[in-house]
Amino acid sequence: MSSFFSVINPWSAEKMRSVSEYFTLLHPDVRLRIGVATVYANVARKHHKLRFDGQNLKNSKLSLKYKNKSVKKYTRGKKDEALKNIILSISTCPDTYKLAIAIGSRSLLLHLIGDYISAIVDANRIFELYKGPPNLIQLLREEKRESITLLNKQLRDDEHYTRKKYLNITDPDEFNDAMFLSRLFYKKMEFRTHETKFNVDNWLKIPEVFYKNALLPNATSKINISKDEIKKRFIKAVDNIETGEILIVEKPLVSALDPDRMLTHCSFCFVRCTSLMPCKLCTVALYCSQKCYDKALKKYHTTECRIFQFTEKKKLTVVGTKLVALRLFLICTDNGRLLRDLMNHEVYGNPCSNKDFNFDQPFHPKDYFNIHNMEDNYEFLTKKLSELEEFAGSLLLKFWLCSIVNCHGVSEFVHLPNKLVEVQLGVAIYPTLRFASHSCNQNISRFFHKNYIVVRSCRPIAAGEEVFDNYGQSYLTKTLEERQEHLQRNYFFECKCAACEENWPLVVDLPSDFSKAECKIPKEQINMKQVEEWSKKYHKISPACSDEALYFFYTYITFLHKTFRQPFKEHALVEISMVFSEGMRGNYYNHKKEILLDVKDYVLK
Ligand SMILES: C[S@@+](CC[C@H](N)C(=O)[O-])C[C@H]1O[C@@H](n2cnc3c(N)ncnc32)[C@H](O)[C@@H]1O
Repeated sequence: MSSFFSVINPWSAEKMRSVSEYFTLLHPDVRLRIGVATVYANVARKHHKLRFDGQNLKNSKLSLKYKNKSVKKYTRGKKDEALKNIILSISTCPDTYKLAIAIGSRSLLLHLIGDYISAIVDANRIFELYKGPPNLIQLLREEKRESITLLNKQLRDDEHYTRKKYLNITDPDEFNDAMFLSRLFYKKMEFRTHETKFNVDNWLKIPEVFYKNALLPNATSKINISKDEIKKRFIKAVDNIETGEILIVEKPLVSALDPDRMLTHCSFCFVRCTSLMPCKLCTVALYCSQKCYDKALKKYHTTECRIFQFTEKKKLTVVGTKLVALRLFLICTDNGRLLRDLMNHEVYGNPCSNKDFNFDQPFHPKDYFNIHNMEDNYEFLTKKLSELEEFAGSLLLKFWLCSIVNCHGVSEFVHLPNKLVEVQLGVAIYPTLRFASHSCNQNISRFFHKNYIVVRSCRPIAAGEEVFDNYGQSYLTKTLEERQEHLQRNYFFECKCAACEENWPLVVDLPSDFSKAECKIPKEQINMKQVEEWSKKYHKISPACSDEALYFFYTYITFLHKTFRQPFKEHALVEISMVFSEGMRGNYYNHKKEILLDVKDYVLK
């Protein structure tokens, strides 16, 4: 521990009389991170000598217990519990033969509960990946045939499934896509009462940036990265941006699924999936397909597995931003292999060295530069380090600080029988969006496709204006004091947006009378009749998420912003409807209640 403390010494110098005194004052979270860093330092030291037989985190007895529990739950009619337990049995199973039986059992269970695509995915896995007993294989062949017949019928019955492409698919990975699609459109969408036209393709495709940026590959050419003394780097509009324009579309540099989503979503791409496959070595990660498993292994999971073995024994949970930090570390060091090279690097050998981007050159989202230069808000890791584990510890610590400052929450929309909820799935760092500063009255909206992010303008942004994200502190729902306190504590800045400087009221208290609204143009130029008509139309159609409704929201918001000053209730309400509508179009998941694992949690919220 003592060698590790030398890493934090420069930071604590003014604040503490002795390291131990300071340590007792640390927030438990901070202590944990120091623990994780120390653990990693140990792992780094032993990395090449570490013996790992691949079975340590699996447990035969536990797996069998979950399997029996699954059967019991199913016979009592508790399908969701049955499914949860069979997935737990699969993730803890050490033996490939028994694993084949567990996956085969899940296939039969999925068939019984009507999730045919997932049932076929599992059956295919038994035929191709895991070799189970011949009688199980025979049973699965019959079940697969029946699943295909029933699935085709199900798809034919559904008005959205006229496309042959998703019928009679045999490849497991292709099936995973189809599975996602079929779930999206499984039932009719009752809440879409105002829809006139529905275009499946628009809903499924990840939108693209229209005006390609030659320097920022994931962004529109209408923005760039600028710099100033206070905020350092930030995003600026260099051209006029209309409401609803796509500004950024990108996949995460790195992401971490919440532990309570592990049994329902892919650890790598965050897709919701009932036929998850286990990692061969650990019980912590499950994947929707071999492709995602391979990508995770290549990026970080090869070494992460060994670290989980270590941290589990020490009862340390590495989740959220800490897991993001660990994964950044593993990505940058190629699963730890390049650690020594990195340590000896002229610039990056010091985690706090500050070589910045040249924004006149194309920006490469995957470049190590992009990771190393993330804002961390601490400048205490300036000491030149001499030992590999100290270096590993400080690098890990640096990335953890970066993760806190740069992570975005990732979510999906879930349609429950009578309501729609947004569910948090995990956290991720997005290489371009992470440059955006905060405003309590942000001018962009974010939504997700799996863990891809799509960023749009939510009002007109003029050339020269800054593009503002929101770090979870909107003036609509939080008071000035709450916002300032949160931003200061977590991001170390004082927000100077108009909502803060003028102390705007919360959404419930916003003024709503058009005749008293402050105008941006001479009053006599405003067609108040038109305003009334649009306002009426808005209140009649919202909530809605058809192309027409969204287009109307965009038009109306543009009009409101060009005509009336904020703060005003109509701006806020229409913006909320627009964001909801975009989110719904972007990532819609409709549950069949009986196969939803954690439906009760959502209903209670
Ligand atoms: C996600 S980073 C944004 C990009 C960062 N400015 C950079 O240079 O990489 C978040 C950090 O940016 C700074 N920041 C963000 N919004 C700000 C604001 N409105 N005023 C001052 N600083 C801000 C704070 O230091 C914050 O911790």
